[in-house]
Amino acid sequence: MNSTALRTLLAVEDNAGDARLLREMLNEQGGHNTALLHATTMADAELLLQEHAVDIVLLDLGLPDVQGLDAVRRARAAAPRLPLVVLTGLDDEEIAGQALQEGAQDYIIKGQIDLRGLLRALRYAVERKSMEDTARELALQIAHTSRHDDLTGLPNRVLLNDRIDFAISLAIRHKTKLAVLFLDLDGFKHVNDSLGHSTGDKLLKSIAGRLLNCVRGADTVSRQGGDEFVVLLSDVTRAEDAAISANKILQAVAQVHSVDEHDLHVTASGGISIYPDDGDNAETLMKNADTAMYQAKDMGRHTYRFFKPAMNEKAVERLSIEADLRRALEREELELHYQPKIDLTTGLTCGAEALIRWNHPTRGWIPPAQFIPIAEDCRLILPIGEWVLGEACRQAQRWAEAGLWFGTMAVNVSAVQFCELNFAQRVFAILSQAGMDPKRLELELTESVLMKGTESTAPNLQTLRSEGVQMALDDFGTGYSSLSYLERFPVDCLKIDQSFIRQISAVGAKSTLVTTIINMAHTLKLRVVAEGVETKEELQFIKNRGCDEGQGYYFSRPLPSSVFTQRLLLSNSV
Ligand SMILES: Nc1nc2c(ncn2[C@@H]2O[C@H](COP(=O)(O)O[C@H]3[C@@H](O)[C@H](n4cnc5c(=O)[nH]c(N)nc54)O[C@@H]3COP(=O)(O)O)[C@@H](O)[C@H]2O)c(=O)[nH]1
Repeated sequence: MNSTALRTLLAVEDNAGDARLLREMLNEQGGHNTALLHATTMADAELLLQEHAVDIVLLDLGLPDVQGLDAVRRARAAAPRLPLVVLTGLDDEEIAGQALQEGAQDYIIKGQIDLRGLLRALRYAVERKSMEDTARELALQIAHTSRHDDLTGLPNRVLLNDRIDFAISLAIRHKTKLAVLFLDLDGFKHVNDSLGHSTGDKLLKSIAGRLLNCVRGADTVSRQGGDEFVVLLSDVTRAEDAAISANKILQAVAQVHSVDEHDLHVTASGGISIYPDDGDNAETLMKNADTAMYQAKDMGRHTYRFFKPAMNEKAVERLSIEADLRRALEREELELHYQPKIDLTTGLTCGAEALIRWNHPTRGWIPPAQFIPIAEDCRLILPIGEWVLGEACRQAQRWAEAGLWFGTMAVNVSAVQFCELNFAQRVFAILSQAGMDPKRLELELTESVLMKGTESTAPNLQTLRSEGVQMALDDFGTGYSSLSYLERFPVDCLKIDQSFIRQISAVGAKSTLVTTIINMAHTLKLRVVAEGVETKEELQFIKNRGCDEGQGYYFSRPLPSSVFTQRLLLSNSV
């Protein structure tokens, strides 16, 4: 036995003879000095345990003030961290076994014990207690790890679910509400990509700290993983309380974070669901808060939205469109229509813009504005965009081979496609398969493509232009309209967004803007196309300002290929 581990033994024994025997045995120990404290009742023992540092307790189960297993329970309550050995009579062995279940480490049968047996029992009890403590500590650690986030130490998804369930049971009892606030950081990926994961991790920890500072002790801040956090606001009386907390939280997150000598700015978007209005269990409340969060993202980020049932319908609709879109290509439900571009000097067709159309088997024609954003989100835009490019090039080549002049074939390219590393190579492969001259192809990019500005943006642009593919900046005026993009990413053509052309008149802000854009583009030697020309007045206006080309319902709506071919046959025969 390790003497340092056993300096003081407390014997709780009311029988004076047994106590004496014990003292004598311990005195026989020789070199090992174990002090013996002696109590004759449990009450005395409890006092001694408070006043002295005791290493092990030896407990008789038949005390004047407590007997049997109750004695074990009281001793364990008074000294939960100490090893406990029970002293029992021969006929009480069954009780002694039960005492082990109650937390005693060993038992000794009175009258059958000698010094060696006593020392062995004490040593065994100390070792067993230490092993039990280690195992309990380990179990606690495992339980903690499985319910907490490694990085921030916040409760994770598992613990949050339990807390929501518990908060629901309290809300039922107290007839109150609770709110689940789902938070997703805006632009966190950019921090990770540009400054590295270690800085990203520190930012997440800083955000966790901010969130904790914004809530009350009864609330729970949890991390779901990645850049997602969920705050459980328990005991909410009105939905407005949740709105106040959400505002406070969004403002706190948006304050600058000083991380690794960087001043980092990040915002969050949030979705709120309320018990019992938006769900009666953790899963539904989380799902609905998540749906509302996506709505907040759509609304422009750094804001929050309360869940509304209509959002669910929208989410279900979105999922259904996504599932159908996956099959649309192979079922040949997609087709291209072509809208002519008109040279405003000659009045002749100088180009065609390919615009995708989806003829859904049950929903009918679905407009691209409805399914392209979904295709972009789930990256289905990659195979779809490739199909569009291939189909447009094959059509252009058919017209060219038929001797029909159509000018250039314009194809819309989404940011997801253009940011692919091998995009330019894919375009060349498609052109070559179709046998089409690259100079006949124009790719329409929006400013968002240039703004995203990944490593591959400039090389893709340069490679394509170097082979003669023309590049047009679509929807000009709706985004940042920054000239610096045009310097960094040179293009051949600007397309003025249709919102500027609509109901334009000689006076007014629109007129000044459009005139400025046309002049600026000409200074930069760019062609200018006015989109969405619907009336003679609009046409007259842009012609007077020297705009090069026009496109819009005034000239023609987008047409199926066969109708467009008829149009080309007519114009080519003139
Ligand atoms: N990545 C891809 N995006 C595509 C593709 N095909 C279309 N789109 C994009 O979807 C948006 C909506 O397109 P669509 O419904 O086809 O509308 C186009 C025209 O029909 C419409 N238009 C043209 N003239 C007029 C007009 O006089 N009035 C009026 N109200 N609408 C008009 O404008 C759309 C043309 O848009 P743009 O591309 O900006 O020239 C749209 O953003 C498409 O880009 C695809 O294959 N891939």
